[in-house]
Amino acid sequence: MLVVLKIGGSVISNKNEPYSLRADYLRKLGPILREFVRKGNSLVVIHGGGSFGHPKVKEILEKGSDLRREGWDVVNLMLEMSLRVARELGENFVVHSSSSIWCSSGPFVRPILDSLRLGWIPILQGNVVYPGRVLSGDEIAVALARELRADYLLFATDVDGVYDEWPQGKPLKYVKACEVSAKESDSIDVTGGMKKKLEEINKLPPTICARIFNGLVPENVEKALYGEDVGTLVCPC
Ligand SMILES: Nc1ncnc2c1ncn2[C@@H]1O[C@H](COP(=O)(O)OP(=O)(O)OP(=O)(O)O)[C@@H](O)[C@H]1O
Ligand SMILES: C=C(C)CCOP(=O)(O)O
Repeated sequence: MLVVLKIGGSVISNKNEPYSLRADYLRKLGPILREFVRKGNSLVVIHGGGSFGHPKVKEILEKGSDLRREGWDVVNLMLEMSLRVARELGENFVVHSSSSIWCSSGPFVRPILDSLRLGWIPILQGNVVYPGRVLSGDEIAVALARELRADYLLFATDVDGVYDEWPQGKPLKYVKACEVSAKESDSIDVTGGMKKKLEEINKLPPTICARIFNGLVPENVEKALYGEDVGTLVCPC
């Protein structure tokens, strides 16, 4: 079984407090992910910008600069975030730079496959890529799920799934990506929140669906990894 898991920045950091990593959460999550791989499965983890990437990009744009000039600062910050995430998750996790594997045609997957062959767990991150644009972890997750022919594509985020109406509605069990009108995130966010996730999921081939669920509860991540019904199953239209 090969699973691509995008862990939202809203899960591993507090998006309302700059540069805040949820270390305790990651220490609980590490053994769950490791055990999944120990059982003979393959796992690729992508994390979002959370309270690191999003405020940094906003700061650069608000002072009138742009990511062609100052994107390097975001790249290095996101790699620092990934290294901290990897350290808290523990053994076997290895950081790959999304900026280094992303080509104009999509991801160059060879280095990721090599890590998987060694039984390691690659970590990538939403980041700035050439020629100076923000590449969301959501886009990376969808592209990798397609390229690696993943069995499951999972999005752990800070809400119980896709709501029929945000915020006053309720989470849906199943939805087609083009049949619900999602909005952006309520926190500082430069990539488009749930709306962006659904747009990206809609680019999947018809054979792959994605699951969006509340990853703040580590047990939910475990359930989703083993194919249990948590959150919302989202299929392309
Ligand atoms: N219909 C909807 N259902 C659920 N959440 C929605 C909906 N519309 C908008 N949202 C917002 O989208 C947010 C989730 O997207 P967001 O991009 O913040 O998550 P993430 O991927 O976990 O974080 P990051 O972008 O930092 O990786 C929710 O917290 C909520 O504020
Ligand atoms: C803001 C940056 C640098 C990455 C955004 O990735 P996302 O949080 O997955 O959308």
